[in-house]
Amino acid sequence: MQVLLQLAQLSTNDPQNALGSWDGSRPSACSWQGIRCNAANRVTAIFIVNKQLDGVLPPSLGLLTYLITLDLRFNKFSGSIPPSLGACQMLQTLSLSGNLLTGDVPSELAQNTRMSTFAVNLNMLSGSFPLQILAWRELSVLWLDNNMFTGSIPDLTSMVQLKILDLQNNQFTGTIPNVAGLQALLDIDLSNNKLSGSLPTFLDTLPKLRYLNVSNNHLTGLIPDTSVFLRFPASAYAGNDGLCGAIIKRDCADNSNISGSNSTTTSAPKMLSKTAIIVISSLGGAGVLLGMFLGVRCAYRGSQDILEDLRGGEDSTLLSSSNVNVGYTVAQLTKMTNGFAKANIIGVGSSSIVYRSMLPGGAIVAIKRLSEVKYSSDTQHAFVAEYQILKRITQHGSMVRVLNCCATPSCMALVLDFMPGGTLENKLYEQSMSWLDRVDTAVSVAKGLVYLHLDCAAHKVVVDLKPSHILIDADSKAHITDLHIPRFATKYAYSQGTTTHGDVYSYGIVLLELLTRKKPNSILVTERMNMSKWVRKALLKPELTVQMFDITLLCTSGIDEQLLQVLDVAMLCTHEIPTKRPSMPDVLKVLMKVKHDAQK
Ligand SMILES: Nc1ncnc2c1ncn2[C@@H]1O[C@H](COP(=O)(O)OP(=O)(O)OP(=O)(O)O)[C@@H](O)[C@H]1O
Repeated sequence: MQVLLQLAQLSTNDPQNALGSWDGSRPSACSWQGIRCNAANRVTAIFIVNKQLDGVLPPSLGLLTYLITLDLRFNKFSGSIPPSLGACQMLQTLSLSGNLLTGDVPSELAQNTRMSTFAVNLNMLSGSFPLQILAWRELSVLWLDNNMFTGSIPDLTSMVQLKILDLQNNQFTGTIPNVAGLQALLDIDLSNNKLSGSLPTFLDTLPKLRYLNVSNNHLTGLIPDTSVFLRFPASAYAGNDGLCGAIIKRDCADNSNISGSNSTTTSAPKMLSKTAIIVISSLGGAGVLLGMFLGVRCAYRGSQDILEDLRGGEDSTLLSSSNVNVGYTVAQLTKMTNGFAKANIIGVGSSSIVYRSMLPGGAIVAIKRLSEVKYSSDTQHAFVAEYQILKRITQHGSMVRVLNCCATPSCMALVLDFMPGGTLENKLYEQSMSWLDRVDTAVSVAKGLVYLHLDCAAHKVVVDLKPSHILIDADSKAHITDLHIPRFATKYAYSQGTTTHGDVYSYGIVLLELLTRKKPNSILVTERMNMSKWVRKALLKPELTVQMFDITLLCTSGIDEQLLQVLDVAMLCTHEIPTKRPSMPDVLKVLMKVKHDAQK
């Protein structure tokens, strides 16, 4: 009990009164919130998750020698991991994710040989790869990601139970670690490090491997054209300038002068000419529009500016975990929304109500409150975990930023950037949008998807892309909203996963909406076919082609070539066979060229 009281005393901050029941006058600590004991009243588990507690972790924790689970995720604990935890030899789960911990992983932890889940991700830990981990033969989950670890990663073949290996967003150097023959291994994420060398062939020896991400390293050489490598999308290998091969559409012969996207500059003209030919030939008989579409040129610049902008020049780096800051209380939100007053409602979704609100400092935000139900603590934890990630990844300039949250038993809400321009749906169908405005929107959304597909691939973010999920800021810039992380999906989130091919399809439909100003649903009702089929059919008949485009675009002079180029991209994006759809970096490159021309 003294140990636990010490932990409570070291925290200067307990805004949620999480330790309210930690009362020294009770005979035993076993009835305290977040404490579990065995039959002999020995503490076996401590759960204090997402309570904003701060302070350091006391060395006396090592006295809890019956401890099996120590779960202190998403607080603000600082200082180092106490070496004394090595004395907790029953420990199986040590979860300190999302705190402000610094220093290295103490060597004393080598004694925790029963460890099965070691999650210290989203901290500021440093030093070399903790070799003591190699002594943990039971280890199944290793989350060291989003820290500042340096040096090489050792041979991990002794960790025969390992299922999840997440080392992304560190500073690891050397080669890809040896994981040959690890029968249980499911996920490997080594992205955003400084690893060099080639892709090892031993990945073939991992029968259960379902996720691999080695993007954004310094890897070189051929990506073998074998089934194990083909199983993963090009984004799994992106950001390694020295890699080549069919999977990433980069010829190894060109490797001496690779700039990251060279292959796509050559594929873009080819990609475009196909639809352009269909359109031109379909228009050929129309007479009316023939002149308008003549002079189509499918020449593309391989502009360096475009290439550099591809990775989302705006804020594409993730924020450091030190920005972790969970949340508002219900009382604060109630005050900020004037008691969730009807007058402040700006929108109602299927499972949420969105309020306009003012922060104490005067900034206007949107508060998205999830529908009222009885939340379980599991739902709450999943919600907070999802929030923590969304907060970081929505810092990109093409996203509606998730700023904060409220996660209490009676209220779950996200605090978002307020978008005064409303939805793209509203702007496109109920107001007017110039061609440049539409192209600008398409570029912004494409940048967001490139960022999600390349830089955030590890999170497998679900984007339900449609005009009502694209919001417009005060400067008319478009931002994607309503992202979800399936791993943490609450009952409010989309439960099914998504694929990059699926996102590309949805993006293609958004392009078609921008070109036609027709809603996919109304086409479904009136034409009894989906939007892309309808457009394909229309392209075969000149009179239908005329009706297909938004009339205001047809009346805008000098944009015929640009219309064709965007139509061409939209057709490719909505290809029936998912693998035939282009990648978002390819798409963005074409759209940026169109934007460049539209601005002239
Ligand atoms: N950040 C924001 N700024 C301004 N308005 C917003 C913001 N977020 C949402 N809205 C408005 O609130 C409405 C409801 O948003 P919400 O995300 O709850 O549902 P939805 O995405 O429209 O529907 P569903 O969740 O059923 O797909 C939106 O259509 C939009 O008009």
